[in-house]
Amino acid sequence: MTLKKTLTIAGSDTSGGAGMQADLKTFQEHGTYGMVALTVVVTMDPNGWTHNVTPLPTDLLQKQIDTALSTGIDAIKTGMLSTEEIIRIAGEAIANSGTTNVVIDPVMVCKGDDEVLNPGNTDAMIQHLLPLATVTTPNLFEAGQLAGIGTPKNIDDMKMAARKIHELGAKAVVIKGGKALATEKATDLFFDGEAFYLLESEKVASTNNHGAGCTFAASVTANLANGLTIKDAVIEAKEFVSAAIAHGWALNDYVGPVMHGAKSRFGAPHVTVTEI
Ligand SMILES: Nc1ncnc2c1ncn2[C@@H]1O[C@H](COP(=O)(O)OP(=O)(O)O)[C@@H](O)[C@H]1O
Ligand SMILES: Cc1ncc(COP(=O)(O)O)c(C=O)c1O
Ligand SMILES: [Mg+2]
Repeated sequence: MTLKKTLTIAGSDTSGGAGMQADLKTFQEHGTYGMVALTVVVTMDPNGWTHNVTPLPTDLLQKQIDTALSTGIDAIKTGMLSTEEIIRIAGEAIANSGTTNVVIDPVMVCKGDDEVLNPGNTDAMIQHLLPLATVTTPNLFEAGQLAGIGTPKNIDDMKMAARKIHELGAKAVVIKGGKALATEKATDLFFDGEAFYLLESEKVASTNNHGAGCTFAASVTANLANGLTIKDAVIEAKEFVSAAIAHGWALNDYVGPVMHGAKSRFGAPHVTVTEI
C-alpha cells in the first residue's frame, strides 16, 4: 500500500501542541505519510514559559527540503518561517518542485506572545509564498498584516482582507476568526476567488487551543493530498480542529494544547457552511 506524502516546512514546538509536532500528528490522523523540513526550534523557559526561537542553519534547511522533495511530495505546508531568508528558500524550493497542493500558514506570532517574529517577514511572504498558495490560512492578525488593512474587526473587514490576499496570488483564502473575532460562534471566512462562505462551529470556552492554527492548516494539506476539493478540504479541517479544541487539555500551568486525535476518537462538532 502506498500513502500520499505530505511535507511540512515548519518549526519545532518543543511543547508538542503546535508546529511540526501538530502537523505530523494531524497528517497521521488523516492517513498521509508525514515528512518534515525543520526551520527553527522553539523552546520555553520552564519558569514563566517565555518562548525562545532558534533558527537552524539555512544550508541544513535546504538539504532537508531537497531530501523530502526527492521522494515526490503530494502536498506541502509551510508553518513558522522566522526570517526572510528562510521564507525565500522555502518559496523557491516549492516553486521549483512543481507541487500543486500548497498550504501557506503565514505564522507571524506565537499564541500568547505578542511580538511579531520579524516585521520584514510579511513582505517576504507576499513576494515568495502567497503566489504559490493553493490555500492560505491567516488568523485575523496575520490577514490584516498581509492585506495591509489592519486587523479585521468584523465579517466585512475579513471579506476585504480575503479579496486583497487573493489578489496577491493565493488561489483560496481562509481567514480564521477563531477566538479573536467578537462573534457568538467560532467563525472562519473561506474565499475561493469567486464566492465567500462562513464556516461556523460552537466556540469552546477554553484557552486550551494551542496549536489550533497549525492543526487546521495541516488538515487542509492532508485533505488536498488525499484528493479532496479545496472547499471540502477546508470544511473537514474545520471539523477536525473543532474536535481538537473541544478536547484541548492543560499540559502544565502555562499551555493547553489541542487534542490532535480527538475527531477519530470522539467525533466532530457540527460545522455550518453558509455562502454569504
Ligand atoms: N475557542 C474556540 N472554539 C472553537 N474554535 C476555535 C476556538 N479558537 C479557535 N478556533 C478555531 O481554530 C482554528 C484556528 O484559529 P486560531 O486559533 O484563530 O488560529 P491561530 O492558532 O493560527 O491563531 C479556526 O478554525 C478557529 O475558528
Ligand atoms: C514552532 C511553532 N509553529 C507555529 C506556531 C503557531 O501555533 P498556532 O497553531 O497556535 O498558531 C507555534 C506557536 O507556539 C510554534 O511554536
Ligand atoms: Mg497560527
